[in-house]
Amino acid sequence: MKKRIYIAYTGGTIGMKPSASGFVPVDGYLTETIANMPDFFHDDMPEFEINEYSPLIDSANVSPEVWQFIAQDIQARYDDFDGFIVLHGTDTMSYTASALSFMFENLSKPIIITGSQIPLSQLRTDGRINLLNSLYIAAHYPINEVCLFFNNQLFRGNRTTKQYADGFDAFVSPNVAPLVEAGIEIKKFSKLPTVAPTEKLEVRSIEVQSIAILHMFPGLNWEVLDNLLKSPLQALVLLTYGVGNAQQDAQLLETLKRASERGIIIVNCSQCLKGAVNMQGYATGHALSEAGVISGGDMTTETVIAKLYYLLSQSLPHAQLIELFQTDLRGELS
Ligand SMILES: NC(=O)C[C@H](N)C(=O)O
Repeated sequence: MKKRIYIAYTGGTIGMKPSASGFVPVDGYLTETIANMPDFFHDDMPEFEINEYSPLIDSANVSPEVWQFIAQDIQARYDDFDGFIVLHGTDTMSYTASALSFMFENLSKPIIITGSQIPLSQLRTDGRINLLNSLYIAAHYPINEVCLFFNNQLFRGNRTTKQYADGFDAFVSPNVAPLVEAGIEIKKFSKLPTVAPTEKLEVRSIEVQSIAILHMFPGLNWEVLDNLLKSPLQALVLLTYGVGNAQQDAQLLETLKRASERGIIIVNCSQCLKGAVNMQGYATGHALSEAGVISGGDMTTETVIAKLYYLLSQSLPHAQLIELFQTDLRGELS
């Protein structure tokens, strides 16, 4: 029996068409392009159904409402398919992969997000290989988590970040090895989490929350932070140096302390791509933890944002939220 895969097509370059103002998503174009590519109907391929969203969007326009729509769409068809593919633009693909990973609890089927840097209809497209492999892996490797497939690698979705604006190896998973590599053979790198959970699938909702990111740099004027904290913020992510260090400045530390006492969650995330925050490593990091700042560990910035959205949407008591934020929920934190 052939496996059945559901494709939720949200937009992105993969289905775009060249126009006078650059690539644009066009209704029906991707479905028509696939219908004319015999590889997708090879005997070894699973059956698939494409649901083209309306409107198709460039992923720069993705929002928590879109995540909610995708999650509910997959949930409604969960029992009818063996696996799910989300066709998505690359620009915010890691945010969506992270958000979906938190929204789906007790997942027993694969959800693979993919897209391309060149549209599927173009000669040198990477979309063909990305979508073919995603379909094949979703059908033959029932990995029960939200993954991202790009340039012959399958990653844990919430560990990825877009690293290359215009290269084919657009994604990297800096702190966790890829789950699978599609070479001459499909190579499994880690013990794949294919054990189905005993509990029933739950889909948690995510609503828009008031979150800001502040990227530290030498000479940053603290008035900028003061003004940011005057807005109705629920969480602030500090992008700090190295293992989580920031200027040891009395004004900064006092401002952060007052904000965290007011209930604003302040997260320490490193500007470095690889490695983890350790606020006990240097006095400059320790001072932040004394001011109430919590560690983002080795989570990507995309995952920190998605996890904050997710936890803030669950109406949890403040202390529980802080504890869950620093707990590994979906393999996002070492
Ligand atoms: N390669 C891509 O898909 C980029 C596009 N701007 C998007 O994110 O929708």
